[in-house]
Amino acid sequence: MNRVRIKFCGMTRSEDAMLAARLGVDALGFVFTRKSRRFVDPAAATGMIRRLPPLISSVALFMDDEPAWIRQVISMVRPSLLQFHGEESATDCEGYGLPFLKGVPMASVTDVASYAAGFAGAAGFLLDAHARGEAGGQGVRFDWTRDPGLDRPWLLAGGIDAGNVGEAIRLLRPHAVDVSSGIESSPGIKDAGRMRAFVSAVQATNTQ
Ligand SMILES: O=C(O)c1ccccc1N[C@@H]1O[C@H](COP(=O)(O)O)[C@@H](O)[C@H]1O
Repeated sequence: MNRVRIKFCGMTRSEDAMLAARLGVDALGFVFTRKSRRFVDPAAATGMIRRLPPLISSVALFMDDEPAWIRQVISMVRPSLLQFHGEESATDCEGYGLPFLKGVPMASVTDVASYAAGFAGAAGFLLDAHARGEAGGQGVRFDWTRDPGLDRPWLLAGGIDAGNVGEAIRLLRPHAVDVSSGIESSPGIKDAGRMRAFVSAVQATNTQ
């Protein structure tokens, strides 16, 4: 069975990013929408990313942001992937020439496969619990008995932590898990013990 990948999102401190790298996390998310409590300045994110060892993906998260801002962040940060978490169209998402993930607001989307079909160019999808127009990163989960019915890579997000990620993986078998609140002491401030526990819990499912 494939190893479930891990993305830590909402990184704002270099020491957290470096610990994530040592723990073997696959991707780090940096939130560049000012709607978020985890907004990080692009110059600070660039510094964090430059210190990372090779082969860790950096993901730049936006939510209905101005194209000029997105282009400015891309030229400074040079992320591996973009993540769009708002009402962006497929054309919007494809306009930057980078692979992208599209967030799926599970509280508003009943047919996930149809939603995904509208984004043929997406590298993958990020299923999060919130409704359309709401920010993610709220620590809220959706109904994990819902089968998304996707035949493309997708990440499970929303309300996962070390205590429940094992159950989530067994039920849904996502390509990756994406966590923010569940490894924090406060928004944007990651907790070393919670990061370690989360990675251990995911790794335990990879041997089952
Ligand atoms: O994290 C945020 O502040 C955020 C803001 C706007 C859109 C998306 C956001 N976060 C994404 O939501 C998931 C789930 O977060 P949580 O674990 O429930 O707190 C997070 O990983 C981001 O991809």
